[in-house]
Amino acid sequence: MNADLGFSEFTLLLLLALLLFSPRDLGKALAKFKYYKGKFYRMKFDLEDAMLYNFDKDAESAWIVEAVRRFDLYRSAPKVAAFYPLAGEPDICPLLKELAKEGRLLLPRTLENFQMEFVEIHRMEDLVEGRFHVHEPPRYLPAYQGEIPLALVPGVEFSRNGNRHGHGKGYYDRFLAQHPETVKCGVAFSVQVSAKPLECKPHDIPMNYIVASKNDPSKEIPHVEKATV
Ligand SMILES: Nc1nc2c(c(=O)[nH]1)N(C=O)[C@@H](CNc1ccc(C(=O)N[C@@H](CCC(=O)O)C(=O)O)cc1)CN2
Ligand SMILES: Nc1ncnc2c1ncn2[C@@H]1O[C@H](COP(=O)(O)OP(=O)(O)OP(=O)(O)O)[C@@H](O)[C@H]1O
Repeated sequence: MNADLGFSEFTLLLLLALLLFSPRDLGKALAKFKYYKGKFYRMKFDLEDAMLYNFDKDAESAWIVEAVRRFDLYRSAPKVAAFYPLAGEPDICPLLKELAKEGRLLLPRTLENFQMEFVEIHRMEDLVEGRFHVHEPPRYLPAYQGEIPLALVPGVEFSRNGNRHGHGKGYYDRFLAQHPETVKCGVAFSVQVSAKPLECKPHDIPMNYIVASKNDPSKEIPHVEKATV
């Protein structure tokens, strides 16, 4: 059966509704509909919120830190480009501290025109608050010019096959496009990683690895996973 409503059917229904109900009743029904629609959307957002935020961030962060520590490339890389975590990102500070101590830590500094550069950091206390409340290297330290064998990459959303969406400014896409030699490892909470590929644009740089637990972090051995693209 074709259930589509054409213009004539819609007019007929409207006339019928006007005959059966007074405009006041119709107004009330419409207000009720809007009320329940609003309620439905609030419920949907609450549910999404619960799904997004109701997990043990500390346990997942600890799992991620352990997974990265076991990653061969992390262990052998003379320099690792990492990130100082924002509120919604896994807390990888234990990694930053050990990398700094070993003289292997690179952290990003944002520039004009959505460009970004990395800087060698030996003391976490040197960091200053930059754009978007990110702790970043101070302007007086020089930009790192050498090779970057491994980058731990933050993001808003990833997929298991390696797609990444960030905060929509293109800092990482621009930077990584200039560093094809760098192995890229997306770092995220499991709720940020989808099994389905994300919709991507030609400039989006895919990740080679993803580190995020798939199931219960307390029951899964920490590991970094190769992206499937
Ligand atoms: N930890 C961390 N460091 C990073 C990044 C990152 O994503 N995470 N960046 C990666 O690029 C660069 C900084 N870029 C950023 C760009 C925008 C926002 C941000 O919060 N922007 C909006 C919110 C946008 C949104 O809805 O997602 C804001 O201004 O409120 C944060 C960082 C370099 N350092
Ligand atoms: N290599 C590039 N060269 C020039 N412009 C680029 C490049 N990569 C991305 N852009 C531009 O940057 C803007 C934001 O890109 P996109 O939405 O993919 O950012 P993102 O990856 O979500 O953010 P971020 O990397 O900052 O976390 C887009 O307008 C895009 O055209």
